[in-house]
Amino acid sequence: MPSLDTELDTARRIAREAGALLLEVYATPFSVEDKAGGQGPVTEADTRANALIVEALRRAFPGDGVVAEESDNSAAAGRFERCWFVDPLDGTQEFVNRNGEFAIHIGLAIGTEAVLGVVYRPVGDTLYSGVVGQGGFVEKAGARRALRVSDVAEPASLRLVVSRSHRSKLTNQVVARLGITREQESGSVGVKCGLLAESQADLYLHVSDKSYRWDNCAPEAVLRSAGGILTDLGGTPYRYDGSELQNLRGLLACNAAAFPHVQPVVTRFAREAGLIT
Ligand SMILES: Nc1ncnc2c1ncn2[C@@H]1O[C@H](COP(=O)(O)O)[C@@H](OP(=O)(O)O)[C@H]1O
Ligand SMILES: [Mg+2]
Repeated sequence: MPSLDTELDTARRIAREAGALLLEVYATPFSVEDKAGGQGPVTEADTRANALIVEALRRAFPGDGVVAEESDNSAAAGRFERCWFVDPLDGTQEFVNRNGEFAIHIGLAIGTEAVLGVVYRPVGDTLYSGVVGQGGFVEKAGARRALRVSDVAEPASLRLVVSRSHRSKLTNQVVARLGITREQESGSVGVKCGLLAESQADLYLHVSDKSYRWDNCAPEAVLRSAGGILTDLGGTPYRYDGSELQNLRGLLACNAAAFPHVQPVVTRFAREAGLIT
């Protein structure tokens, strides 16, 4: 793996700039619209942060592809060896609900793999960043700590984190089968993977076909830099080569120690529910 120091510094700087923009809008009585196709709410914060991040990435890395949630992505993916995946505001529902659980995702994929990720949560000023194989860090209000997932392997001892706004029946079934008793809710795929990467949670399930690669690219890189694993509900890693943008088979994020115990159970329930074949 080549050094990605420039990419990491640039993505971190852009994420902080976009974070300031999100907070500016957050402080106003912004209006909310519904996206076409039942894709949830969208605000001027989503579109303005999208424009800021895409323009800054294109300027810094003109040879790279950029796929972003609020952009027209029909031409971008699949044509570049290196491609950025951007979610300018992950957890828009939480932004609208004003509970602070939203984040900016800037991830870089090389070939088929997510390799670098920045997840920035502006409320609380928490920045997760990492490069797969080279480690990651969390910075909160000036203090910096290395990321490392937990080593809890016993399924009944796992701390689950799930969506605040998109809970599913299948998650309840897995929780009952594994005997999980500790769980917390949080908005944003990136914030949830960040909690795993800093060992504040051990397992995260997203049971729907309604997320996209910009939801998981940066979170996956951060999580893997901390020793964690992110796959579809069948236990297969997603590819970031542009052949598919929608995460049709849900998300399973876990520490490495528990993954072999959890994945077969999750996969069985997901198969029975028809979410995967
Ligand atoms: N009905 C639904 N069920 C599950 N996930 C959904 C959904 N609608 C949207 N999502 C996806 O889940 C992401 C994070 O959700 P959560 O915060 O609940 O974990 C959302 O990101 P965006 O907020 O960027 O659209 C969106 O991609
Ligand atoms: Mg999102």
